[in-house]
Formats: sequence, C-alpha cells, structure tokens
Amino acid sequence: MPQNKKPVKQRLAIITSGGDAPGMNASIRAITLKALQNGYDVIGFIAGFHGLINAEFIQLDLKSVDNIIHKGGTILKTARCKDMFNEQGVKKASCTLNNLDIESLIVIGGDGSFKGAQALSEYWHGQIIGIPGTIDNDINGTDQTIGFWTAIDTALDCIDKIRDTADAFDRIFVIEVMGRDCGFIAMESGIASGAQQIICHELISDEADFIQQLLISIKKASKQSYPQSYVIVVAENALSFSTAELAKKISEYTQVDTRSAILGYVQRGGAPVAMDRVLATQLGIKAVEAINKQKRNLMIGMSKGEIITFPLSQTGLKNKTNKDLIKRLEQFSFNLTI
Ligand SMILES: Nc1ncnc2c1ncn2[C@@H]1O[C@H](COP(=O)(O)OP(=O)(O)OP(=O)(O)O)[C@@H](O)[C@H]1O
Ligand SMILES: O=P(O)(O)OC[C@H]1O[C@](O)(CO)[C@@H](O)[C@@H]1O
Repeated sequence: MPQNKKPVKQRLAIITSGGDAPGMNASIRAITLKALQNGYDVIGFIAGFHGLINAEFIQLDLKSVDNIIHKGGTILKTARCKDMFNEQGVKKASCTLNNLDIESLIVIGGDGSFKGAQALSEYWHGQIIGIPGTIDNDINGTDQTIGFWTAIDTALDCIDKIRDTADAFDRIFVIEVMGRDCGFIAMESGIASGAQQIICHELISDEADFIQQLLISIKKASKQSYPQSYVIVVAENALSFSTAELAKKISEYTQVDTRSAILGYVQRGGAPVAMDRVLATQLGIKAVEAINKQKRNLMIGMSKGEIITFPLSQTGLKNKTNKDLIKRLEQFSFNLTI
C-alpha cells in the first residue's frame, strides 16, 4: 500500500480571500520568491477558504509567479466562503492542512478573512500570518492595506471624467464609491478630486439634520457663479437611502439638474499602482520572515511608514475610522466664499 510520505521541506500555503485587491498578485509573488529562497515548499489554495475546505490547490514555483506583479485580481482566485461560518467547514479546512502536512498558512485578505483565520486557529495549530489585502482600508492595526491606493486612483480617474461633463452642463453630480462600511475611499478620492462635499457615515451623527444642512449649503453654492460644477463623493452605505434618491432630493431642493453615478466594481480591478506593489512586496517578504521566526496569529502591517506585526485578534476592532476621517476632513476643508 502506498504510504503518504511527509515532505522533507517545510510546507507553506497561501490563500487570497474576500474581495480581490490590486496588489494581491504582487504579494503572492513576494511570498513565493522569499519562501522558495528559504527552502520552503509553497502551495496556493484556490478561491480562499473554499480551496482549503475542498483541498484544491496548486504548486507555486518560480514560473507560476513570473510576470504577475503588475496584474490585478488574484491568480489564486478568491471567494466569500459561507462554510467557514460553521464548525464543520472550519474543521474540514483544518483537516486539509493536516493531511497535506502544511505547517504555515498566509492569509491575504480583509478583516473578515482574518476572522476566518482565527476560527481556523482554534482547530489547526500551524502558524497563521495575515497580510492586509482589501481596497477598503478598513483593517485595524495597519495604516495601509494592499489595493487601497489603486482603488483611489481608479475612482479619481472616473470622478475627473464625470467632473468634465458636470462642468459642461453646470450640473451637480453625486458619485458613489466603494468601501463597504468605511469612508476611506470616499475621503481620499474626494480630497484628490476637489469634491465640494464628501459624505461618509463616520461623519454623520443625525442623518436628517446632516441632509438638511447639505441641501442648504448646496443651494447657497448654486446661487453663486462658482462653482459651476458641483461634485459630491459619497461612500456606499453612508446613508439609509440610495445615491439616486439623494440626487433626486438635491435636484428638487435646489432646482439644479442633478445626476448620480455608482462607480462600482471598476474600483477593484486594474494594474496595481506602484505604492500597492511595493507594499505588497514588503508585507509578503516580512510574512515569510515572521514564519522563519516561528511567529503565529499575527498580521504584518504598516504603521507610520514602518512594517509592523499586530495581533490578528485585534484586526477587526473598529476603532480607527471615525477619528482618522474627521481629522482628514479638517485638514482639507477650505470653507471658501467667492
Ligand atoms: N466570523 C467569521 N468566522 C469564520 N470565517 C469568517 C468570518 N468572517 C469572515 N470569514 C471568512 O472570510 C471570508 C472573507 O470575509 P469577508 O467577506 O468579510 O471579506 P474580507 O476578508 O473582509 O475582504 P473585503 O474587505 O475585501 O471584503 C468569508 O467569506 C468567510 O469565508
Ligand atoms: O464582491 P462583493 O461580494 O459584491 O463585495 C462588494 C464589497 O467588496 C468590496 O469591494 C471590498 O471589500 C467592498 O468595497 C464592497 O462593499
């Protein structure tokens, strides 16, 4: 009977999970190159936790990560895997790791993926390291997540184009960007595009009052000759009603032609900008170094320009967005009357 031979080399596995983010491939490349250099056997599970549960994986070698640093999406595919929310699924994922003699797992994903990683750590006792990869930048403990800056540049490119047509028609535009429940993409793309208003839920305490003030200030601006085009960037889920409804309210109140646009999934695609490639590469290398040092249950992140480690168990805390976004808005508010 053939025996399942334990591989001589230490086996390291990678998954990408949750929403794909530009730069995930750059991270897979960096991990693979560093791990191969350090003598590991490297595999990648397909479609996040789904691949772990179903033992679907590929071998990662020099050839598989060649020419991927500039590509959006993820060569390992990704998924939102419901089976991880029940014990049976987590146990199956743990069995796969044991059966394949895997000793370390690197999870590239968002805070949800890190929750999945923690659930796994209750049954599987190998080393788990997280790398923050999500366009939303909503992970506690890191200033940056892989994909964030690319998503902003993509949103910015779209907002600039919409600004051209808004200007040509003297229209008001309400533009919705992604971020799930977090306003960072709205804030940065709004600042960079010179938006007249930025709306994210972190800045709203009383929605009815906020909308009333917003309408008054837009109407006041519409009575002046400047600005002729008026752009409002709104984060998805910031309001209890749709972006189209907000445009309608503004149009009715100000009598200025108002349109809405939802930028959507375009923000998740495309070649990663330099910043995301560099970050992804740095985090990938440090993740392998952490494994070499026998570390576990940590995220590798970036804080104040330094690469840091942070407990995975604290990555889901929602304690950074409000104060950071309010500070950011204060830094850029001009409040001009011309
Ligand atoms: N509480 C949890 N317990 C177990 N697994 C979880 C948990 N939360 C999330 N996961 C797993 O992680 C996957 C990805 O999580 P989620 O959909 O929240 O995306 P994410 O990693 O936060 O990325 P993004 O921010 O890009 O959406 C889930 O589909 C699920 O498989
Ligand atoms: O691809 P899905 O499952 O529709 O998820 C969309 C969500 O994913 C993200 O793009 C990244 O988390 C969010 O900004 C958005 O709310």
